[in-house]
Amino acid sequence: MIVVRDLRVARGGRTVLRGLTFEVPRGSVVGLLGPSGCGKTTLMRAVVGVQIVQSGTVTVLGRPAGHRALRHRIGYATQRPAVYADLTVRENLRYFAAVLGAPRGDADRVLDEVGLGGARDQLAASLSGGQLSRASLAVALLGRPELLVLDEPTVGLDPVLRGELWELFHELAGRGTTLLVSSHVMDEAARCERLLLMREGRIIADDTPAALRDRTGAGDLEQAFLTIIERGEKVGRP
Ligand SMILES: Nc1ncnc2c1ncn2[C@@H]1O[C@H](COP(=O)(O)OP(=O)(O)OP(=O)(O)O)[C@@H](O)[C@H]1O
Repeated sequence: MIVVRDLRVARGGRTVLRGLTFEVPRGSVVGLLGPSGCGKTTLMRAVVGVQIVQSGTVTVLGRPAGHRALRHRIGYATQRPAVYADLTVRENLRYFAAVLGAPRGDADRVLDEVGLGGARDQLAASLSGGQLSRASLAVALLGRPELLVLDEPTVGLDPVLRGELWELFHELAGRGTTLLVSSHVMDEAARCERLLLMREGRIIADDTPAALRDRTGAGDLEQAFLTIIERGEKVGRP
């Protein structure tokens, strides 16, 4: 689904991504984890094709990232709410469905999927932070994209809602959707099939949660990541 080779990106004169190489298989939930500022959002922007890159290649579904043929095949939810404050939740979704060429009925489907059905007639301006991020997620789900790139979709949500959203992610993956999901919450890492651990613009681990725990002998993923950082090694696929 995604093939990245030696990707380098500079932002504001600083090198932010320092030669990343990895692949994301189709139909999987891949977690992108790392401390604030390590480059997760920049990498997601490169995958979606809205980031100017210095060198390297990003290929999505066999085409260069940003290719217009990919536009309807990728859903992207940024950390910032992507809805209009003066429209209701449903009006927003209907508007974006029309822009994307998605069926009109898709608006209600995606609102139910993210658990916002009860707030559909509320103005977006009156939503809580967690509801707003779910509204953005709903926009990303319109048109049933093959790849979902979700930047910290569960920030500000209580554990029950977070659990429900992760169930939805796995349900989507079960139907063949590929998900690249960033987080800096370690308990979410365990819910991913594969993990990409980033630090300072590099991928320092690329493996399954179980393999990362085995390799480091750590009881949990948080400890596994700390061990990898201490060893200063790169584990997983090259
Ligand atoms: N528009 C910009 N101009 C200059 N530098 C930027 C810009 N956007 C991000 N950066 C820098 O690029 C680096 C990586 O930022 P990025 O947003 O990709 O990190 P992140 O891992 O997603 O962080 P967070 O988890 O806090 O969202 C940071 O050092 C940040 O300060």
